[in-house]
Amino acid sequence: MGQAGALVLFGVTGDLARKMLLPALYHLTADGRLDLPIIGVAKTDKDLDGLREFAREACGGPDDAAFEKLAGNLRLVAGDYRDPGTFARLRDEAGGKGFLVHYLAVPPALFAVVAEGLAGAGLNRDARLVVEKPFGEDQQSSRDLNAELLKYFDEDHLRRVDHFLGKEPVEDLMVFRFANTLLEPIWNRSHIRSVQITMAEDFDVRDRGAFYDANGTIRDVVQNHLLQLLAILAMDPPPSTDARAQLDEKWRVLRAVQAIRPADVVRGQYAGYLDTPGVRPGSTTETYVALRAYIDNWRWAGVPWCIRSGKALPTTDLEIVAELRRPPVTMFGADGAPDTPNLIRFRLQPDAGVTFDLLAKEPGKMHARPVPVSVDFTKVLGPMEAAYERILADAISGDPRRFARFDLVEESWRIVQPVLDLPDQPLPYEKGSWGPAPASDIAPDGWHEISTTFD
Ligand SMILES: NC(=O)C1=CN([C@@H]2O[C@H](COP(=O)(O)OP(=O)(O)OC[C@H]3O[C@@H](n4cnc5c(N)ncnc54)[C@H](OP(=O)(O)O)[C@@H]3O)[C@@H](O)[C@H]2O)C=CC1
Ligand SMILES: O=C1O[C@H](COP(=O)(O)O)[C@@H](O)[C@H](O)[C@H]1O
Repeated sequence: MGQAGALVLFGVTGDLARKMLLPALYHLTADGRLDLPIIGVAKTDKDLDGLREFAREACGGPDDAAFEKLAGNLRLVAGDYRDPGTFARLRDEAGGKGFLVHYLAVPPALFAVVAEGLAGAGLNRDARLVVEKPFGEDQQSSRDLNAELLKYFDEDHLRRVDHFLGKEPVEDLMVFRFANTLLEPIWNRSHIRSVQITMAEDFDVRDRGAFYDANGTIRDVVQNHLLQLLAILAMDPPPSTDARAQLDEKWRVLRAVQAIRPADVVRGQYAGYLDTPGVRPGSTTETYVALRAYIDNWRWAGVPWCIRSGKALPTTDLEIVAELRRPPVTMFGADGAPDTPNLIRFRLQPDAGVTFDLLAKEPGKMHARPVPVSVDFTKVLGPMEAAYERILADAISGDPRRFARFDLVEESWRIVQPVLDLPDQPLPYEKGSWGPAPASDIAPDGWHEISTTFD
């Protein structure tokens, strides 16, 4: 697929580079997995020393051989992406370095501009283009963007980042499902009553007001990250581990997901959001969403897949709870109450693992009470790699499996399209709460409490 001779990092002075990409490049260098020229391209008035200092601060101020190696590999081409001169200078800098990986950590409106500039300088030959999210803002604009990028880079040389696909706990879902045989016989509508996916964040939109206000929760995390999780959880077993087989199965299941109906959505906006710099007066952008999706296939027909996510919630957690159907006869309910259902919890963040909520006899009584049976993967198996390290390593090596294929992106936009830009004002909720009260009606009998810790 073309191992890179150099990484060209557009947006090297931006927020994502500072928070994620430069630290990931540092860790890859420290692990001995990265040693190649990294050419930063940005409008910046920094010089190369200034960029190295920026990178050092981004990496937490290290003063070691790994950072010196990374800093020694850094180059800078300063200039505007709308200026062909920038790409001419980039060509001079990149000349003779072999296959190029262009990583676009730039505002999405500039994805096509940069691709065109690269092509204008002949830098789309022997090269791969990696674009950050969001990929479009609805189904049509994603198609337009894709068509624009395909003018300059063919599909084999195009990568669309969804950093959730780089998370080890997300891959754990696939391994847990398909390496263990205990789940498969019950992993269908006959045994599963509902699946609940919660991505909660205890912080608000911080200094990303303008970005967030143009997007909202559905575009920011549901269309991409959370529908990718749904696809991994709901898909049929792929016939092999090759990237294409996995992507094909994910596409098949997304094709079967019904477009979401406005009646199956509750949107919220936390108190104080409208005072955030960059947020439009009277904005109807949601900072919280709870929704219900249905999959029209034999495995999942009639099972609600409930997804909720929001900013300024009580905790930062990513957890999936599959609720099993109750036994047909209640034998051990306390005071005649029905047995609580078995739950399978896939826990992705902050700690990765799995918990089965089983029922056991309450000592001294003849009724059952739920007991958690857990495995903390990090404790048992050791630490996991950071998502952006894997994304960058794959961008450089060319492995496509941790990127979003366009047909999946397109299906995801189709699924959320009817609930983008709903005109009504989202329901207010207090910061630190679990969102607006009517959101509890989205899940059958309300949302299960999420686990938060393994203790
Ligand atoms: N920030 C985040 O937490 C996340 C961001 N993303 C995605 O990553 C991408 C980048 O986001 P982010 O880092 O926040 O954006 P920023 O606005 O912080 O950074 C943009 C970068 O692009 C450069 N740039 C912008 N316009 C031009 C231009 N016309 N010519 C030359 N350089 C230009 C800037 O250079 P200079 O600084 O010199 O102006 C800067 O390096 C986006 O697609 C975003 O959606 C994805 C997930 C999370
Ligand atoms: O893409 C995004 O993801 C982050 C959450 O990612 P994580 O890896 O930190 O869990 C989210 O906060 C942000 O709004 C969104 O743009």
